[in-house]
Amino acid sequence: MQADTPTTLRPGLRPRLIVVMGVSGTGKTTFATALHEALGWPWQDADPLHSAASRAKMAAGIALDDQDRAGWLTRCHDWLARQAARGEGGILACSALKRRYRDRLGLGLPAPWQPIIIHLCASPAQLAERLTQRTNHFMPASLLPSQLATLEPPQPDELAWSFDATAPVQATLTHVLARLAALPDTGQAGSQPTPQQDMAAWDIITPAP
Ligand SMILES: Nc1ncnc2c1ncn2[C@@H]1O[C@H](COP(=O)(O)OP(=O)(O)O)[C@@H](O)[C@H]1O
Ligand SMILES: O=C(O)[C@H](O)[C@@H](O)[C@H](O)[C@H](O)COP(=O)(O)O
Repeated sequence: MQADTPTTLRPGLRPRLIVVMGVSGTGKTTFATALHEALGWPWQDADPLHSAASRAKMAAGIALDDQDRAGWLTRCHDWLARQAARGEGGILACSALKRRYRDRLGLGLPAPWQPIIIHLCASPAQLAERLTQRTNHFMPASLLPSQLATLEPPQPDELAWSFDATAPVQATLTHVLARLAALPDTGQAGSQPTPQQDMAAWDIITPAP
């Protein structure tokens, strides 16, 4: 989609790393693409970074475990690290279901490049409906319960914003761009944005359409 983003927001935004997280079907790919189109920062879907064996496992309806995800998280981390080293910023659409997975993604990155987490949330019923309708994807709807059971939502000390994944993409995009513009500049080494900014970790933002 082509995002209708006020161009005035872009010059003030220094490149950052963003991880769009959530269980299958929350709209990570959709939203990461929209962010990429609005900001111009490169984006990467984490799905192709899974091993062929992991993709086959999920396609067969078997949930991944920590061991399956270890190499994948390393590849996701390495993509983020590369984008930081290039100074380009980057947007990663990655389920990042557990706290330690998200910590792995940011491991060793300098403070100004610690990823901002955008967590997309929806009810199990809404997600089940979406996944049942999505036909061109290896991930079966039958894995939704295990995804939800594995999910550890962001905690207060994480730099994370949670959004209602059923809000229109454009509304969430506008909200996220405004939040990014309001972040303190963390260009100097040692300074870091405040986790959660002005909200509790469990607050879910529902942007007005
Ligand atoms: N904000 C939204 N409102 C309605 N449908 C959406 C929204 N975001 C994504 N979708 C739809 O939900 C389905 C899953 O989206 P997708 O981006 O593939 O999710 P994920 O990458 O998290 O699995 C797709 O059919 C997509 O078009
Ligand atoms: O760690 C996992 O179990 C996977 O990353 C999983 O969370 C992800 O959902 C699938 O890769 C399907 O991809 P979509 O999230 O795009 O449906």
